[in-house]
Amino acid sequence: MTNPLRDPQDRRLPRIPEPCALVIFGVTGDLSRKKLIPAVYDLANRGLLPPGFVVLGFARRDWGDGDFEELARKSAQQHARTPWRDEVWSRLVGNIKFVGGSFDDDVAFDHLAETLDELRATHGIPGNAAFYLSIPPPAFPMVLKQLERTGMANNNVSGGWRRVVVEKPFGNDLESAKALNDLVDDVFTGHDVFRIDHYLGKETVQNILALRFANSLFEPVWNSHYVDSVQITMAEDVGIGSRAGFYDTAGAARDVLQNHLLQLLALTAMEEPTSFDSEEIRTEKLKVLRAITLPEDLESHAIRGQYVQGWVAGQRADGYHQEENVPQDSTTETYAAVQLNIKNRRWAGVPFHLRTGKRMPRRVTEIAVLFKKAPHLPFDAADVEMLGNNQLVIRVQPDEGLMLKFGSKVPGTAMELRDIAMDFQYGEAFTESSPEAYERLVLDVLIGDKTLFPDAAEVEASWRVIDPLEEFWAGTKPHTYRAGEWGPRAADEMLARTGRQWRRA
Ligand SMILES: NC(=O)C1=CN([C@@H]2O[C@H](COP(=O)(O)OP(=O)(O)OC[C@H]3O[C@@H](n4cnc5c(N)ncnc54)[C@H](OP(=O)(O)O)[C@@H]3O)[C@@H](O)[C@H]2O)C=CC1
Ligand SMILES: O=C1O[C@H](COP(=O)(O)O)[C@@H](O)[C@H](O)[C@H]1O
Repeated sequence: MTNPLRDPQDRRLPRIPEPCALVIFGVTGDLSRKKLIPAVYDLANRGLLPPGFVVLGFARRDWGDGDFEELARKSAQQHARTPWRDEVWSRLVGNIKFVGGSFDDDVAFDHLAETLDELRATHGIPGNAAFYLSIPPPAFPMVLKQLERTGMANNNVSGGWRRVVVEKPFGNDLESAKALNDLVDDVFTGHDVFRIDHYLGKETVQNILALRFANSLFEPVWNSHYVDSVQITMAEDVGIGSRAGFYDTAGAARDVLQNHLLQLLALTAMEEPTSFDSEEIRTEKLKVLRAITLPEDLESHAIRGQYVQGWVAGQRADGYHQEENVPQDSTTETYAAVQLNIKNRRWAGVPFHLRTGKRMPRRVTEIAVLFKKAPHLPFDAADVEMLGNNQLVIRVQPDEGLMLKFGSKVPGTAMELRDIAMDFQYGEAFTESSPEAYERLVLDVLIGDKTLFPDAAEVEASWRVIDPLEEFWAGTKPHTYRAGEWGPRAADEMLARTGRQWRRA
């Protein structure tokens, strides 16, 4: 399996997929317009798509290819990361096709299968196709069954590879995730199933492994002897937008804690893999996910909140109950903070504090490793007071980079101490631009590289962490916080009880 990190020779070579088709279900939706179509354009712009590459959009519209081309052009112009180039677009536009229909429409799926077959002849695609399920999660089973019924999922029938990309959330608890895993592995072969967690496609997230395992500096102190605690924050300033239908049935824990935040935790806490082979990395992540335990006293260690009206960045912001299509009595959380423990020798006794929220003061995702204070400090008590914990902060977004915080002498005649920060910023250190997460992940799907995709066991291990939390919260009301605040007071108290506080992210 191709892996750019495994062989330095590989890394320098552009990875170009074999001729293939990308079929996007739900192509008119938010994700497709903002991320997937722009990702395809960016790949084309960077010369990373094979000759004869085709995008087939499927949605319930009475549309021809021209209407779809128009939607695709607008999405690429609005959301692509690379500059607009007419020549790139005119190459791509000849290879954009549309099939209209609903997911329960057999005729439409038969037509889709025929279209794929025809493309083999017209575009020289040897039966290779990836099916991207950018659709509401309840529709996953129906579309999978249609792919099975029509034979589109079958490698042998098509004579090329057939892959499926399943968006998150993968199930809404352990039981439903298992059922979906069974179904998807039944329709496709396990090897051809790509479960998306787009955080793994972010450059800074991939850098966690480089930081930890390409250096000798950090690993010796990366354990309970030196680390006091780890804080993982994913804060968003936005609300739920027009996604109430999905969000109100999910909430913050199912939406992002189960996937993005636990994956960040796994990469931060895992042991060194024996190689950068995708299986080896996933084995190590899985060991961590399975070693996670929840504190017994969930009342004090699992806090959820819901925003009420407030101000974000100087703008008045509605409360969750005022958002479009949210029921007035909704008790869905838009904020969650939990303490997790990891039962292994490296991390015993080190709390991992995870928090996420919508309508927080600003958008920031970071992993902060907070080190224990030195066992002895030969300075005046007043000076020592000025020092916090040493911190290593991996800034996932925005302002991607790393920050190391440590104590230093203030210039002058006295031994006065103060915390200072050493900053590394991607934008300053590298001239290369990072691909957007979905660009990287779509390319990996077309190449067949599964390194950045969680497997069934990881998904299930993550639900084993979330299910007891959901059970504990069921029937309770979330705490409230004002839009523009860093979550409810109870989340601050959770840390304050042990003399800690949330880092000002
Ligand atoms: N949007 C985001 O930021 C993120 C989304 N995701 C996941 O991606 C997936 C898609 O999300 P998103 O794009 O936001 O969802 P949207 O609701 O915006 O889009 C859903 C798409 O599915 C189509 N669709 C729905 N029902 C049917 C049906 N019965 N037959 C045919 N087409 C149908 C819709 O078509 P129509 O226009 O006709 O309704 C639309 O194209 C979800 O699994 C979501 O959880 C994951 C991370 C982030
Ligand atoms: O998966 C999701 O992620 C987005 C945030 O993604 P980011 O890359 O902008 O950090 C979040 O808004 C959404 O609720 C969730 O489904």
